[in-house]
Amino acid sequence: MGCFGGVAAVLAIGTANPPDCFYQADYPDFYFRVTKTDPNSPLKDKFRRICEKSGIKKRYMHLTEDIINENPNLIIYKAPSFDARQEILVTQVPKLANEAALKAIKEWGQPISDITHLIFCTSSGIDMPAADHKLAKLIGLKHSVQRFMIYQQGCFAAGTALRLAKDLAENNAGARVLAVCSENMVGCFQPPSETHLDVLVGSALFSDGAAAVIVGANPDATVNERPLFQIISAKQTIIPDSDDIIVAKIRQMGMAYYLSKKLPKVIANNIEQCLIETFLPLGIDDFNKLFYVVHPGGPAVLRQIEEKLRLGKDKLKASWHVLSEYGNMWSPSVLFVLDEMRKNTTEEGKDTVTVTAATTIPEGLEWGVLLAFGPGVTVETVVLRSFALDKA
Ligand SMILES: CC(=O)CC(=O)SCCNC(=O)CCNC(=O)[C@H](O)C(C)(C)COP(=O)(O)OP(=O)(O)OC[C@H]1O[C@@H](n2cnc3c(N)ncnc32)[C@H](O)[C@@H]1OP(=O)(O)O
Repeated sequence: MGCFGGVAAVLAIGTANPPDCFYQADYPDFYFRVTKTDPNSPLKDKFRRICEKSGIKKRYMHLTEDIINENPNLIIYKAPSFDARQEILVTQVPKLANEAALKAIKEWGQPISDITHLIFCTSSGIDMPAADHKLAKLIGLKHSVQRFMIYQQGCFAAGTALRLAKDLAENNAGARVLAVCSENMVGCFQPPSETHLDVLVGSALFSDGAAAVIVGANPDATVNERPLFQIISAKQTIIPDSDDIIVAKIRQMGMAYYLSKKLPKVIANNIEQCLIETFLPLGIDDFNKLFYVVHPGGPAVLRQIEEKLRLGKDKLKASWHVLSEYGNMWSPSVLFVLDEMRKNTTEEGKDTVTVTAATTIPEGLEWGVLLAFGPGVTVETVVLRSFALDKA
């Protein structure tokens, strides 16, 4: 399967969501009804305002009214409910991961036995053997697959997974890495609370999803392996003095999360430095010359990044689209954006890119960046190169 020493590339992408779709316009009524909260409370107006400003049209979630009714402690703030949440998460998180992984494997088109490494990321539930072990069994991966479980890293975990996948693919001849992120909001669902307003923000933004990629170096054209994006470099940074900006505590009440109002500014104010450190050595100082795959954390985060980097209109189009159609799914979100980016380029490419140039070049741009951020505040900066056919 190819020689040793090539640059790792994403070879396929798959995504999945639970079947139940929640329209944002209806969600305030749903949320206050199922949590049995006073519909005349001023909290409901505040929640409606947040939903209206969320940039989200619809989201998908496993947590239905029936499940809430079966687990009454889920709607009592601070009531012990950890066991009930765990029971759901340890089954549903690998299940959705399996759906996404099978789609990625189908697109990749190679035998499942060719997968040598598995990376699994989730912040939804925790168990032993872990979700990676369950997923390996569901897919039918060989027993010698080399597994890595990345728990509780929040929304930046897909960047961590790509960073690790790159190292594995470039340093193990013939490696084919399946990296999967899967999240389910049963772990953090809380009723509205006067004393914990962060819950209103999360309840308006968060949703379930899973995404999988296959990563490998030296794609084998003889079996139709096709690189989508090369992973040129990947690095992680902690933003100084930002420990309290995104915090999540696993407690008997499930996950209690805290989102500072400073979050969008703290991220935006530090992104430019990450880009300067990453791209100046590559000779790129005009950040409008990059394509962007940014975690859709919330509309204020995307807006502030656009402003701070002085990005042209539509540079973050793929992130805004994923936010609108799926919400903030934590770790898989940024891989949904990557999937959206390559779908756009394939479609737009029909009109704008000639056959001899790459059909996967987004906006006709060769260099791009994937930015994922989460607790820490931690930023993962992954440099991507769109793959021209003539580079194959
Ligand atoms: C999980 C991970 O690891 C990584 C993550 O992705 S964490 C999630 C990251 N995202 C966020 O924290 C959300 C960032 N914020 C936003 O996108 C937007 O501010 C928002 C959608 C919440 C509101 O939109 P906006 O355009 O800023 O409207 P704005 O009028 O300022 O705020 C609406 C209301 O939300 C409230 N609000 C905003 N941020 C808040 C916060 N962090 N906590 C509590 N309330 C908040 C405001 O006080 C305001 O309340 P009133 O209407 O009563 O005045």
